[in-house]
Amino acid sequence: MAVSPFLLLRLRSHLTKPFHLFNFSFSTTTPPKPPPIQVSLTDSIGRAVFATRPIPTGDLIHTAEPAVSHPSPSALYPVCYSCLTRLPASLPQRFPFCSHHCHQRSKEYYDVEMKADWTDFDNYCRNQGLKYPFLVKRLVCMVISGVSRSDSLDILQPANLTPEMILEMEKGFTLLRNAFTKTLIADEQIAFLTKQWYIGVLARIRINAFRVELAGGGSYADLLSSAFASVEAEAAVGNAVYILPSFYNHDCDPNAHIIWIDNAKAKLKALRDIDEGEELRICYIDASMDRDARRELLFQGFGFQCNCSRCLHGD
Ligand SMILES: C[S@@+](CC[C@H](N)C(=O)[O-])C[C@H]1O[C@@H](n2cnc3c(N)ncnc32)[C@H](O)[C@@H]1O
Repeated sequence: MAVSPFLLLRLRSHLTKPFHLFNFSFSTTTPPKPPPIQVSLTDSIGRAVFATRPIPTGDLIHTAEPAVSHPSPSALYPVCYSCLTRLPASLPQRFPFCSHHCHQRSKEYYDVEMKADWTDFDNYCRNQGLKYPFLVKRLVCMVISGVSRSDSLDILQPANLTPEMILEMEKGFTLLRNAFTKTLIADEQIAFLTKQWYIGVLARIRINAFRVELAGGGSYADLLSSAFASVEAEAAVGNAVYILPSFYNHDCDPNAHIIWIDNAKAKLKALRDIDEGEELRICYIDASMDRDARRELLFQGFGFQCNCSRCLHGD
């Protein structure tokens, strides 16, 4: 049941600094404490996250930076291209970053994206109501610019795809590939961008993407204006894929949850006291729905029959 050292190594690079309970200043050489969890293989549902010590209610278990993120095409307000934080109204409209830091850390792949004409791809996605291909487009730009690897999402579980889903993905792939081939980007740089790669990435995004909704970014005025906003707009500021949070299984009565305060940096928090060795689970859907609706949504959206105790007990 122990997590493999290989997996741990890969996970470590996706973890951000652990949360410190007290604001004491330690020597800068203090090594960061590892989060109180481990990922292990289960007999029935693949990998899962387990507590390595008791975790009290409300504790921050760990944080995670996205492996890839993208603003929602129909967000209620403009957000940072890089971290999805709300853009201050005072910024020049054509500058899509919230800060110099965000500009610096994403300028390589932003420049790649700006080299191509996205009209056909973006229109296709918008008309079909597709949001995940935007994440693939972003990942392609990150790979071309060298800030990400083409196999960076391979560790995640892929969805089982129907022939109809594959057909739809092929159309998106053609438009994405065309957008790049019309630029001066060298063929070798986009050699990884095959139909098989595109479909494999989308199959992983389909199961593992999170809808990022900021808890701390809104105000009363935002709530009022969103109440009057077009029904097309959505509360989510974007979508993002994370590595470690993707190993959390689902429960209709979860003991952990994932939240976002001001940006796409995810915070995993304990919803109740968790025992050492207990599996940590989050809820993928709206848990207030009735059992049949929940099970239907989990099956259609994620392709599994939920084995949580609420479902098993008919609740
Ligand atoms: C986001 S992944 C979670 C991590 C996954 N177990 C892995 O090994 O990568 C979601 C997948 O985990 C499995 N899973 C998660 N929660 C489950 C549940 N409550 N019942 C059955 N399978 C579940 C399903 O195969 C689902 O498609």
